[in-house]
Amino acid sequence: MNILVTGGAGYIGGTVTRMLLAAGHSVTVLDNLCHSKRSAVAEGAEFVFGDLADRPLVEKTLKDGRFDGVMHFAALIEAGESMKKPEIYFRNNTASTLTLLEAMLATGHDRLVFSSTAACYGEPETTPIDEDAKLQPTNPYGESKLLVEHMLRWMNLIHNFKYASLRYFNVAGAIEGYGEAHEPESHLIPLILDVALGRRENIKIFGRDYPTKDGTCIRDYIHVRDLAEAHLLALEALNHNSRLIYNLGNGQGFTVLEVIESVRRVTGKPIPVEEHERRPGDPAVLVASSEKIKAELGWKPHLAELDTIIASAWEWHQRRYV
Ligand SMILES: NC(=O)c1ccc[n+]([C@@H]2O[C@H](COP(=O)([O-])OP(=O)(O)OC[C@H]3O[C@@H](n4cnc5c(N)ncnc54)[C@H](O)[C@@H]3O)[C@@H](O)[C@H]2O)c1
Ligand SMILES: O=c1ccn([C@@H]2O[C@H](COP(=O)(O)OP(=O)(O)O[C@H]3O[C@H](CO)[C@@H](O)[C@H](O)[C@H]3O)[C@@H](O)[C@H]2O)c(=O)[nH]1
Repeated sequence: MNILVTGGAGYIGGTVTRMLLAAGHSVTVLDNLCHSKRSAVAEGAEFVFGDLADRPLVEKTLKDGRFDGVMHFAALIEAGESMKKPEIYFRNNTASTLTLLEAMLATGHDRLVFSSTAACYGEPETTPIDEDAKLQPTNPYGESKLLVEHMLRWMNLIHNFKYASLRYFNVAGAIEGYGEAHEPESHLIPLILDVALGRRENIKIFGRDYPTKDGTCIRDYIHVRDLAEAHLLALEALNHNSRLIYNLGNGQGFTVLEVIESVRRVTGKPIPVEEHERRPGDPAVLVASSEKIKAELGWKPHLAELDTIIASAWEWHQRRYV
């Protein structure tokens, strides 16, 4: 297949691009490099430097490529930042995605895999969260993605636009030669690994007063390789389904302190911590039920253990600064 990957210079889009290429597909990456580098684009992928908001460029790219599907990763991704600058999230994640959808409709492209998020759920009423849970984001980032889900639903109903919305929980780990290096970094695991490498003094713990077993937030970490595999399955499934919505996580929650403890075990380093106030917008607990995608598409995580996920991130992290 010939696939357009938006945000393909980023962490997850770059991983999926490499896995698509390895499986024999052709990939064009569209990225404005606002949070990544040209050197992160996979060898073997075509690269178009540009912004999703640039309708003529997006339309030309689609016309030239005649793609079998679009995988849409490009977005701003920090829930914490979105509590300070909501407008840039609605502009970049919601409005620019509408531009992409318009360009797809105008050029006869009707298959999209969308990077949605656990942040669409907000503070859950029951755990683990399944796809029918209430959608009540606690931050503008989650809302900016939920608005895209609403647009997609109407595009499907009215234009028979086919889409898979994948609601990722916390993605971590690395494949060979490619891992998490957000620019700048705000994510828990790579920041702790920076402490293990001596590049940061300590890890800040955002909040010790959550209603959890040790007072820190609980998240469900999924290996980026398992997540990437779900994208290939979802795109194929759009051959016989027009609307798919799936959670992607491992169904097990870990507190921030448990993640730090896992990094200590894996790296053998002490990892000093510093306690801070809560980061506004963070839900206390986000744990997925991924039973639906397992039952319907046969998806299965192969790297579900937290220590395994962190070991793969550590393996890559030690080489990334060399
Ligand atoms: N990392 C996670 O744990 C996680 C969890 C849930 C959902 N997601 C979603 O997955 C997707 C990828 O996340 P990631 O961790 O790889 O982030 P990332 O920042 O590494 O990648 C995003 C890429 O999109 C590009 N981009 C942003 N806005 C753009 C625009 N307007 N035009 C063109 N390119 C643009 C950036 O330059 C970057 O290369 C995002 O949509 C994010 O919301 C990520
Ligand atoms: O220096 C840090 C960084 C994070 N945290 C905490 O660690 C947890 C995980 O935080 P982070 O790694 O920043 O991820 P999330 O805020 O949970 O968001 C990620 O996971 C979401 C899905 O759950 C995605 O939608 C987002 O794009 C992605 O950034 C949260 O409780 C944070 O408060 C800290 O205590 N200290």
